[in-house]
Amino acid sequence: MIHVLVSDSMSSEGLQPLLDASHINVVQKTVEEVEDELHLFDALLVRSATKVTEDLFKKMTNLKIVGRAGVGVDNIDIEAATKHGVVVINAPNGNTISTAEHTFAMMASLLRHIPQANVTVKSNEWNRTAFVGTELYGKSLGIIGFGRIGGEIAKRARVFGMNILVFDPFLTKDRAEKIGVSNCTLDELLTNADIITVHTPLIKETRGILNKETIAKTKKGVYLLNCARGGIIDETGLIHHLENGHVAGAALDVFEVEPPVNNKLLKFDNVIVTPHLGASTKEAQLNVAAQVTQEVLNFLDGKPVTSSINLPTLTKELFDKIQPFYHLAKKMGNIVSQCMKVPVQEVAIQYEGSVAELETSFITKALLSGFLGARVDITVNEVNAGMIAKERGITFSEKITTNNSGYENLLEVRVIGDNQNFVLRGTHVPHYGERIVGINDFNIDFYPTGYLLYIQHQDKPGVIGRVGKVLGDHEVNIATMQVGRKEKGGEAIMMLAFDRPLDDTLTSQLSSYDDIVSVKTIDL
Ligand SMILES: NC(=O)c1ccc[n+]([C@@H]2O[C@H](COP(=O)([O-])OP(=O)(O)OC[C@H]3O[C@@H](n4cnc5c(N)ncnc54)[C@H](O)[C@@H]3O)[C@@H](O)[C@H]2O)c1
Ligand SMILES: O=C(O)[C@H](O)COP(=O)(O)O
Repeated sequence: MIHVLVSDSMSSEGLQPLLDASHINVVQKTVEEVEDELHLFDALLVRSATKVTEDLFKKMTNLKIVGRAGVGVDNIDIEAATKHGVVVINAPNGNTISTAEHTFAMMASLLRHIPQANVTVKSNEWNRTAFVGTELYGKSLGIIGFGRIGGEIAKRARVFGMNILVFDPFLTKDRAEKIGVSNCTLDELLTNADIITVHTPLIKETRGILNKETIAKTKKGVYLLNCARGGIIDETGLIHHLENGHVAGAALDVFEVEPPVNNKLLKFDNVIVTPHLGASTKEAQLNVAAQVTQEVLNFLDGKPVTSSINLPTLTKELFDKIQPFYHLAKKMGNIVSQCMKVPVQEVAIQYEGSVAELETSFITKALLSGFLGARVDITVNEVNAGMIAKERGITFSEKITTNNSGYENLLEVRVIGDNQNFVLRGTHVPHYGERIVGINDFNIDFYPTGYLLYIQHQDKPGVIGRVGKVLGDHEVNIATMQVGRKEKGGEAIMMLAFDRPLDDTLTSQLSSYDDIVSVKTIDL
């Protein structure tokens, strides 16, 4: 049984496929309510309320995936997720329209004083002069962060007859042209906009992008909006400029601390607020819950996820193409690790032929995870392999080569360790499967599966016979056997496969023969 924890409120209709799956047990409770059972859950679904911290990852020892039903993942410690090998996905598109519409509603409300007027009429006041507003028409709207939401706001602003100023250092010329905007500098936006709205993620570079100093550069009487994340507009800076009258008003859906406690901003009549409602529409909630549900189901079924924050994203088509190499790479990493039981400094992977055209970074991570998984006692997968390698001082690299060794596709891994290097080559033959076709300088051809014995020996008469006799004396049946050598009478190798593991006495006996250089067991 797979256990899924849904710790924030989510659309039940969106969650339905998870609720319907007979092999999945869905628990809809907060983290605190299931404190004693956290170790059971395979998947966690959240919105912005649950704080997914390193401490939570430590407690959720079985966790494989976190699904964020929404865009912002600033409530999830992505580094900790990666370290713990947990995939993080989000639902990036599902609430774009809702948030753009909410921002627009806030902007119109702010400039027409609708919330304030609403309160007075309901208190039996009829004060038409106190709420003279400002038109949106003809005003310059500065949009900081021109992604999905920023783009939707621009489309709506144009229909309202507004001029649009955009600041987004990552905005491509193509996208700007398509939407009919041009990028300006932050200073140009600050000095020319009548209304400024922020739509960036909350990251180091955007925290406090509007602060005491930058707000001072804006036009006197500017209106500011934040329907993205608390902290993008520095609250202390905003309060300063509300107090001195430089800012005419602000509309805030998000706060540095949510819910805002003793927050001075709530005391200003010209500040209108909502409780983080940008994504709170029936449509958006259905969209985001359905998106993460499908992604989590795909992931749990071993299919690709398309919106991962800490894994390369793959389409189903690409995933199907990669899969054979993914499995081969994992086995190759594992074989090398078992053959090289010394500290390792470097793992270099080279791709040749058709495999080089695929998403090789994913295959590289699979190889690394196979390699590290055989030598560390924590879960290693494609998510955390790179990080664990770095932590252990192992550098890794990948290279695409135009060499043509005759194979349709070829993966080569070269591992450099203390006084020892190891090279392994593998290929995938359609309809035939994975083959290991080279070890160090030797050509060989074997199927990497089961219990293997790798022997380096002198190419002399009787060595193979002696190995066969020792195995026969121990009643061990040889399933397959391949040999390889470089030159007559020189060094040679054997790879034998068995149906059961070999015991140590047998390998020690084989190692004791003069003509045998080394004996290594490999369990796959
Ligand atoms: N209030 C809500 O309920 C609500 C709902 C949805 C999204 N959001 C928030 O809105 C924000 C934007 O969402 P989105 O879907 O448009 O994301 P997005 O990723 O499509 O867009 C973000 C944009 O910010 C830009 N950006 C990044 N760093 C920047 C910088 N230093 N200066 C200027 N621009 C920068 C990026 O290039 C990108 O274009 C997110 O923080 C999200 O969490 C809030
Ligand atoms: O980043 C988001 O998607 C929004 O802030 C929505 O957050 P919520 O899911 O908590 O409403």
